[in-house]
Amino acid sequence: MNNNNSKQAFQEAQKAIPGGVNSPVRAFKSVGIDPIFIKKAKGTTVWDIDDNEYTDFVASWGPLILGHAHDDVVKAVTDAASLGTSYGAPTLIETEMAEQIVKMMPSIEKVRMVNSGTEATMSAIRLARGYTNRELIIKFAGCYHGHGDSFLIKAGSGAITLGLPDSPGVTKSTAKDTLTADYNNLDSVQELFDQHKDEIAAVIVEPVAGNMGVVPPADGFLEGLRKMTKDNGALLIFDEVITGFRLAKGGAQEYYNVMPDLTTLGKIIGGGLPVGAYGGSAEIMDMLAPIGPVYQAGTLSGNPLAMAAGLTALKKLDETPNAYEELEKKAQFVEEGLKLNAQELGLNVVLNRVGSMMTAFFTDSEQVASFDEAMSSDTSKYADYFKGMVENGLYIAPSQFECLFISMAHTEKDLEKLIKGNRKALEAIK
Ligand SMILES: Cc1ncc(COP(=O)(O)O)c(C=O)c1O
Ligand SMILES: N[C@H](C=O)CCC(=O)O
Repeated sequence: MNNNNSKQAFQEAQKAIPGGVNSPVRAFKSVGIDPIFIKKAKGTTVWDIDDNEYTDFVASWGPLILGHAHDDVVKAVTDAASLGTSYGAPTLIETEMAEQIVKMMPSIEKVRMVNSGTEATMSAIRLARGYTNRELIIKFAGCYHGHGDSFLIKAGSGAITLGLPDSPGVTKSTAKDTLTADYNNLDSVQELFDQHKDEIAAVIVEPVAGNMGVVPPADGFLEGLRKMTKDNGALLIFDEVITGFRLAKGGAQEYYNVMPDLTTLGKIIGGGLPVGAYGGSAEIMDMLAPIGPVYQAGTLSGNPLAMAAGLTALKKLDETPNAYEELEKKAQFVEEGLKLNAQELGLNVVLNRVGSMMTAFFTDSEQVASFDEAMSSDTSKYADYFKGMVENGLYIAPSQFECLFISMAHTEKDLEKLIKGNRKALEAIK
């Protein structure tokens, strides 16, 4: 495989961009090769600048549930762009977007649009603090909620991939307001509530952890968090930046039938453009300025191009019959294929899947139900596996601690290619 153009582009990029990338996970650092520079994408195929072709299972880290450059999304964005790219004033499409989200997400009565998942989570905890008049939050080790200061404490995703779960630059006084508990361990949460009575504003959780690799919530975990937060006067925040509109029309809250007080959204909601959102009951959301005292703003929030792309994507998901059943079938087919490959080759792989998000952990552990079990994975084995996948024309996350995403655009042929390529990549590292 010729990667000369990508290699050269990376050298050039590093002169002007820190590490050559605008988000650390893109640097392929933990898999020991230079990143692939992408030229274009359509459907489930991406092409790099050396003209290598890959079937994509990264989906821009989740947003592209309809596949790349979906015709309807492209048309909506180009039509919107021809009318102007930003006005800094209200538009009709923002209300339409808000109404669509309210229709699909069971616990949301009102929603505020922002520009990224990071902004959504930062704003949600400010609102939770303003609403409860308390300062502390609880997050879970290995969960990632974007790069806001309060969340770079035992953070997942690129932060664990690069061994930087607690970032310099986060002040001690900010860090002390974030308490960490263990995912799938309700006792660890109860202990914090006991130690900090009437001080905890909110518990924020990825309802399905995706940023330590996929770790599903144990039976009763989300229900337990719901009860515990209620009993202690704290808010429950579901960070559905990945799971929103991916697991069901109504996200993880619908999938597990547990209703949070606040929900943060991103990725799919932007149809591939930069968007985030947070929402909840009217009572809580109306604490926001201009009608309430909690301030949050954004020059480009509700941007017409992003609204056009996102609304098109959401409507497609809402209106496609059996969209989620189809995703489930495809993902189940992949799960079975990947499990069988590992089993037949005698390799220790734990495959975790919820709906169309999954992770194959290279670990001797019998299960991966906790952050510690996820961290027991052999990341150098994953790196070798990743290289094999790329050589077989398969683009997957360059980290053990991320998700593989199935989209509505994936065909049977794509999925068979994934299973066959996985077999070859596993054979090579056996
Ligand atoms: C669960 C979760 N929350 C928040 C974020 C932050 O979103 P963004 O990268 O759009 O800032 C991400 C991904 O990055 C995420 O996976
Ligand atoms: N795991 C992150 C989001 O879900 C990856 C995206 C990024 O940080 O660039």
